[in-house]
Amino acid sequence: MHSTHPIEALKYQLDTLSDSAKKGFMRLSTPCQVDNLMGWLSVQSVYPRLYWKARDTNAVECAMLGAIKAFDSLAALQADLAALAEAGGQQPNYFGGMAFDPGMPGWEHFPACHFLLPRIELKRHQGGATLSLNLRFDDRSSCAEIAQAYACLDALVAEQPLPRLQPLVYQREDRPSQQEWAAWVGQVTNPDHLGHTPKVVLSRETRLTTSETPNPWALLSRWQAGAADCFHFGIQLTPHEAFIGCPPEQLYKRDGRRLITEALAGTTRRGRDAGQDQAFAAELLADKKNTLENQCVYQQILTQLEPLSSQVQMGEAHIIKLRSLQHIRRLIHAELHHSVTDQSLLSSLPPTPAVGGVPRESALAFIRQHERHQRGWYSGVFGRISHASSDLAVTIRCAYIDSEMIRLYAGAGIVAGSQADEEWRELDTKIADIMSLLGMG
Ligand SMILES: C=C(O[C@H]1C=CC=C(C(=O)O)[C@@H]1O)C(=O)O
Ligand SMILES: [Mg+2]
Repeated sequence: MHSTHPIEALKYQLDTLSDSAKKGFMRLSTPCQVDNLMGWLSVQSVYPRLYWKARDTNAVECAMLGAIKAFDSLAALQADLAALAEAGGQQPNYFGGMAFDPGMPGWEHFPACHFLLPRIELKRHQGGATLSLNLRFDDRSSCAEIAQAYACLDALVAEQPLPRLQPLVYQREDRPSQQEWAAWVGQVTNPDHLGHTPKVVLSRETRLTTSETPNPWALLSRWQAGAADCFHFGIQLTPHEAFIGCPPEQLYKRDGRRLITEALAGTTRRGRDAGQDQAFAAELLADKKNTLENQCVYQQILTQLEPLSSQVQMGEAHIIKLRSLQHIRRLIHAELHHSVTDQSLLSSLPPTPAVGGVPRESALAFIRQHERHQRGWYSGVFGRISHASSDLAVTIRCAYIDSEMIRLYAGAGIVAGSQADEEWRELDTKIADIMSLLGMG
């Protein structure tokens, strides 16, 4: 990015703000040029650093820096959003996420719920790129706010090319081991257990210990290039930790009162050629175990949406094809009741049975009792929330990277008919994309 021009333009707008404009939330924007948003993000010294691109074709790509305000509860976030909406004027986007299980200890610097209103937003859309400076005047002195905004603009540096990814030399350790996994699958598929808990999504943490972990933005940039029909996200709350991923699963997308969600569960590999690929897809759609995995998800989503919405409609089961995998998906549309907020949706929908199980509480009890790795934000939520619309992904197909280790996560829905070794192979296929990137120069 040519940093001087747009930054000077924003400073000028800041200098010439009238006192009467200094209220509520305000976004100052200027066009700019940028080559690679992650190359820009990766060289900044301001934290937190966030990246978000929704799954839709032509989705706006967003890189965010700094936080004007942060929220560690959905209630606090919703209160802020409602207060600004009530006041009228420009409305902000909040970005952030949630852990899989707020009732369990998570990753050290990742609160159970954390959304923020960023100080800087760099967006790339079809027409070009825009650099924005966000300001907030209602709950602080305007002098202090302007001084902080200036300091943040002064700290911005010009984009640089991302470092090359080097082939990684690492030691791999899976938690649980394949043997423990087989024992858990045996317990979940025991008819007595299935009688009260038809589905549990069990997960594995794959730890890759290495002398130097890769630049997370260089990794995400390569990963997203092969993950077209996925969400792309990254978050660094502190300098030495990053959580990145390319999830294919939408928690929900809300446009006003209109809601779209989906049941994504049931998995097979891609074929060697088009014929085999189609054969695998047809087998998947006809397969009893995989159909049951998907059915558990949509039934629970439909039940949860019932008190929140009207005109709930579900589409046909179809296949989505990713780089290494195919999944069964059903889209669900609903019209939300007027009282329903993002807080209500986020208190009700996650964790969906694509990552938790059915019934939720007994599946969670099994997971809490058996899984010894911390899921943290894996199989949680990440995305964007605003008054007008929201877009959130379920954080699967992700990596948590610190200075010593890359942790990869994968889960598989265990239902009647699940075989331990097949489900173990499904875990490996789910991390195949990122493993191939780590093995490449
Ligand atoms: C829990 C994960 O995937 C879920 C989403 C799609 C298919 C799934 C399955 O077939 O088991 C899982 O429910 C994961 O990738 O970590
Ligand atoms: Mg499965």
